[in-house]
Amino acid sequence: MSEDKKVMFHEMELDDRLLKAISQLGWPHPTLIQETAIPLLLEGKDVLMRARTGSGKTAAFTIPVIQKILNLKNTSAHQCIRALILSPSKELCGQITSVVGHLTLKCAREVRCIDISSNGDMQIQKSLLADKPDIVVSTPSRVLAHLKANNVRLKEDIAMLVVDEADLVFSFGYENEIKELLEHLPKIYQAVLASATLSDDVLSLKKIVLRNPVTLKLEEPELAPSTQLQHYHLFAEEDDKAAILYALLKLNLIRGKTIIFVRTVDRCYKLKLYLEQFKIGSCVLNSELPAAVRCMSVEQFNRGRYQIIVASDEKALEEPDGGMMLEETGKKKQKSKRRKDKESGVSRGIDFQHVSNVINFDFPLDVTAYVHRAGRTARGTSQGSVLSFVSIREKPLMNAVKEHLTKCFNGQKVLQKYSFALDEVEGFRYRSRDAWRAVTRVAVREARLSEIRRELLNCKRLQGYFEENPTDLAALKRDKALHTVRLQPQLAHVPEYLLPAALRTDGPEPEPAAPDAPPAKKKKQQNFGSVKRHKYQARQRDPLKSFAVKAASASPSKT
Ligand SMILES: Nc1ncnc2c1ncn2[C@@H]1O[C@H](COP(=O)(O)OP(=O)(O)OP(=O)(O)O)[C@@H](O)[C@H]1O
Repeated sequence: MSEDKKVMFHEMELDDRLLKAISQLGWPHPTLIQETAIPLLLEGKDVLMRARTGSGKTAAFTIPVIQKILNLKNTSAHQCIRALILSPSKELCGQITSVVGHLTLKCAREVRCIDISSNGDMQIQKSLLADKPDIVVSTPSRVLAHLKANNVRLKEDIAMLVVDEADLVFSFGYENEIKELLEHLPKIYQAVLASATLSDDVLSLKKIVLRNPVTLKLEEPELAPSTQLQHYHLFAEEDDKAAILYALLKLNLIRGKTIIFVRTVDRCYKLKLYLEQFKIGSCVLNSELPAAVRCMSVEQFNRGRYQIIVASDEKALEEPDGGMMLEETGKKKQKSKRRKDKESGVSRGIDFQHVSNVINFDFPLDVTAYVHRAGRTARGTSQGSVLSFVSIREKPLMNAVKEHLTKCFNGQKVLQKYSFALDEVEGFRYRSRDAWRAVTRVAVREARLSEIRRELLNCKRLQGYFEENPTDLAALKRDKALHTVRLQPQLAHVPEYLLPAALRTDGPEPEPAAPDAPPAKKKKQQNFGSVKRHKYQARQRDPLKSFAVKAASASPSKT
């Protein structure tokens, strides 16, 4: 569809209540995939939609699902489950349910949606299903468990089936569940597959689920264009990575919500404990945390309680829906398949909202992982930056990413070098080294243990056990960490002498700016106190575009 002929939501024959909800979400116009898929789905076509991560696929299928239910309700008063939306993990199911919730804000009585993906009580879910909500969101295994237990029947009424993150369905081991599930559906229904890639798995799923589908493979790069998403890299070894991160955060040169990616679960806690020493708060996200905690971390981050989330995309060893699938089916083979899955990082498909920066503290292990990490920012129509720290050992990985991005964007060199004069912030480096070393392996292990302990204490299922065994509860509560990292309140403050010369109140005049640095506003800056001044300076610039502590020595340069 051409740019000049952009279709607007109000031209799509959508119900007024839906249009009002969309306008409340602040979406000015449909994204490309929405513009293309919504009319086809409203026409009743089966659709396979492939569009890049963050391009708005969830609304591309939920808007027509809601609209079709509203249409059906105009012609029939029969209450039944009309749409089944499947997704491979609880987090993703929760996310879809939340989007449906926002879109049905003005018609919540007419269109009811429930999410049964959690491992909650089957009996409670059975009674919720007996109320015949219009939309059911679930993992394949959970809905199949209800079908097998005769808690629900879908044979007569289902009008739409959606499989989101279709490229993950097989790798999460759901192939047989999907096949079995289809036998519980009516002969005729409309089906949609949504995916960020067109892998072999998606093509196999397409054969099983769709009939005469329209395949929407949008001719767009897999990441947002460079006008929306900027990519930077800087070379640094371990100790320096930590010092640079500390300096960037403390000097407010990184602004807005930030996801910091590391390679392992241990490093998640290491970085969290490191930042904590400077009073920089963060929450963690990794595959070791139970799904409910992961959902809570993402929610707290999305609601703004934390500005920083430290995430590891180390492969999960548990099942995406909390091991339930294996308990139910006992299929060892599927478990090993899941373990080998390359793309099952916990952040995959998660809609972290309003993320301004992704920082690759550890460089991702392959191009696909880079794309998934980068796709957590610049979602929808927002702006974002990716800054990757690259050690010598990681350089070949970076070169592969660089080549890939250049190819994706027709020869445009999108991965730019981000120069940083670490010498200018020597004081930061000195403090950082001590703080980094203070986070010993024992401290990391205890942070992990304390997370598990907290989970046990909060676990509803264990409440009965603790009531019967109060001594165990007391022991668990007493069992405090022995080797925590010693917090030094003075580290939270950045004294004047640590600031780069150009940012000090009594510092020398900045040297002439580099050709591509923004013009300095000298007079205004001289009136600020030091802290206020460097904050002001930081706000003047896009940090990842123009970090210039000492303009001449530290300005970004294109490679
Ligand atoms: N029309 C729109 N205008 C502006 N923002 C939008 C629009 N549609 C969706 N968004 C926003 O874009 C973000 C990404 O949407 P969504 O999660 O549906 O992407 P996705 O394509 O499913 O990504 P992934 O493949 O990673 O799951 C969300 O925060 C959503 O609120």
